[in-house]
Amino acid sequence: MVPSPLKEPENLIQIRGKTCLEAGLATKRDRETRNGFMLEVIELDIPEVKILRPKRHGDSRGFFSETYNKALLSEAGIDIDFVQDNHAYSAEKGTVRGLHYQTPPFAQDKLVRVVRGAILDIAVDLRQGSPTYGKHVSSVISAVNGDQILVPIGFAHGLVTLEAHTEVLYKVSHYYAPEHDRGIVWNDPDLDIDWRIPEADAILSQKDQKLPRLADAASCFTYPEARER
Ligand SMILES: Cc1cn([C@H]2C[C@H](O)[C@@H](COP(=O)(O)OP(=O)(O)O[C@H]3O[C@@H](C)C(=O)[C@@H](O)[C@H]3O)O2)c(=O)[nH]c1=O
Repeated sequence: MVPSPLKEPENLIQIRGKTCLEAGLATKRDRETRNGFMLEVIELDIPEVKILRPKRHGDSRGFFSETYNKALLSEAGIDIDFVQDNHAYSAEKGTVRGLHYQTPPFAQDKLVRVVRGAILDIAVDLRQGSPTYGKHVSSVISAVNGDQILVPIGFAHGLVTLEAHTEVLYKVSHYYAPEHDRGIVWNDPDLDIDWRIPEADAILSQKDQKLPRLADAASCFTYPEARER
């Protein structure tokens, strides 16, 4: 079934913060768009983590959407040089991937979207000195709502699939560097993340089951400047 472009995003009430318009950041191209925004940018409770909501042009066939437009992101103050696209398919509902990050100088910004199914996406603040260190934000990202989540350098990233046969696409700003691949265990009690599934139902890779708790992980990001390039 083609997702309806007219349906309200499922996670609207979870999203807090200001849209570009409310923040007075509406761009020239935003204003020129007859039917509203080409791209809405919404800050979550940790404002460096953002929801990007590209416009869906609906018609009788379905919809058309620019899922990535470098100039529009730049106008919204997001200047990231993405170098790799990833595609992850999860067969089962309750598949947990995370919480992952790469250490500097291979740290990655991630721009995540879903083309089939749905996920709860999680970003954990790893920046030493940050007022929200160890805290997290989450948002439902789905094929239906078309939202994207920007998880910047300095955050661990994880997700749980809310439906079977979920496909996640994401852009990253640095190449995969397995020797710099790190993680925090998904169910670290200090993080207190509501994954929306019973712990016993979670499906994890062997690697992810053995990750350390945040308190035992070496810190490698500082606040406010987490990025290294
Ligand atoms: C992440 C990655 C993995 N791989 C390989 C390594 C391995 O053989 C296989 C599966 O890797 P992983 O188990 O690490 O895949 P996965 O658990 O899906 O890891 C991903 O999780 C999400 C939450 C992220 O944020 C990503 O950055 C990434 O860490 O794919 C690449 O070739 N390139 C890549 O960029």
